[in-house]
Amino acid sequence: TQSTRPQRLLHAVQKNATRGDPRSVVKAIDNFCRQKEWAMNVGDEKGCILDSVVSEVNPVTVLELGTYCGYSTVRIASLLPPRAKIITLEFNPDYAKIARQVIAWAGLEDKIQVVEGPSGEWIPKMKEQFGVKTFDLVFLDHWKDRYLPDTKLLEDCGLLRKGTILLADNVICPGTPDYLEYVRNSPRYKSQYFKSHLEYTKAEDGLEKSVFLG
Ligand SMILES: Cn1ncc2cc([C@H](O)c3cccc(CNC(=O)c4cc(-c5ccc(F)cc5)cc(O)c4O)c3)ccc21
Ligand SMILES: [Mg+2]
Repeated sequence: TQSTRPQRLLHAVQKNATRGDPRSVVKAIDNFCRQKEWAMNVGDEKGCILDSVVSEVNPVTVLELGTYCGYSTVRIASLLPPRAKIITLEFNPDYAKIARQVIAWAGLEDKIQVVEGPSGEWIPKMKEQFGVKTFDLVFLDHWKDRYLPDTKLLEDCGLLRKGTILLADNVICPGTPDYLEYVRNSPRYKSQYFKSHLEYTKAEDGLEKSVFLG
């Protein structure tokens, strides 16, 4: 039977990356997507912006919405301090299956918890199920029409604290207009746009970094 793109991406990691070396996993995926098949990873250009935000925040508890094949999960986890953890939500079981194997190849299983299911159902359970108090950093990269409702849900569930950073992918392409309008006009956020390009292309895209003011 025909393999899927995530399966081919995983094989490229297993063929070209060194086990236990997260940066080689990131490089193998970027080379595969640049040379063989485009895939919706945050990519290396926006990935460098992601790296700088993660390094600046030095988060202990991270939430990622939208795991896909685990590219940004590995990128973030490789920069986390020893006891820090990332919870990543993926509703598509096939993506989750591939992501777990990419994460294992990088040797980052101890820092990453892949949770299968939709964000809308899992966000309200974060405290009771995973003992989360509040998140230090949230990376939004799932369905673009879920960024705003899930941000409001995170607020309502008391999962954001003064200073929590929300970092959103694709605010230009495919675009998240209602989310942008909200974080840029709400008195509860201080927002900043990092102009970049859509992964592996010349099209404009960017990341929006928003600080929750409480
Ligand atoms: C509710 N819930 N909870 C967890 C959860 C997890 C998922 C999946 O991980 C999933 C599946 C399919 C699509 C996405 C969103 N990503 C995108 O749609 C995207 C598109 C493009 C692009 C840009 C230009 C194009 F021409 C085509 C695609 C570039 C990008 O970087 C993207 O992130 C995420 C979905 C809903 C979920
Ligand atoms: Mg994206």
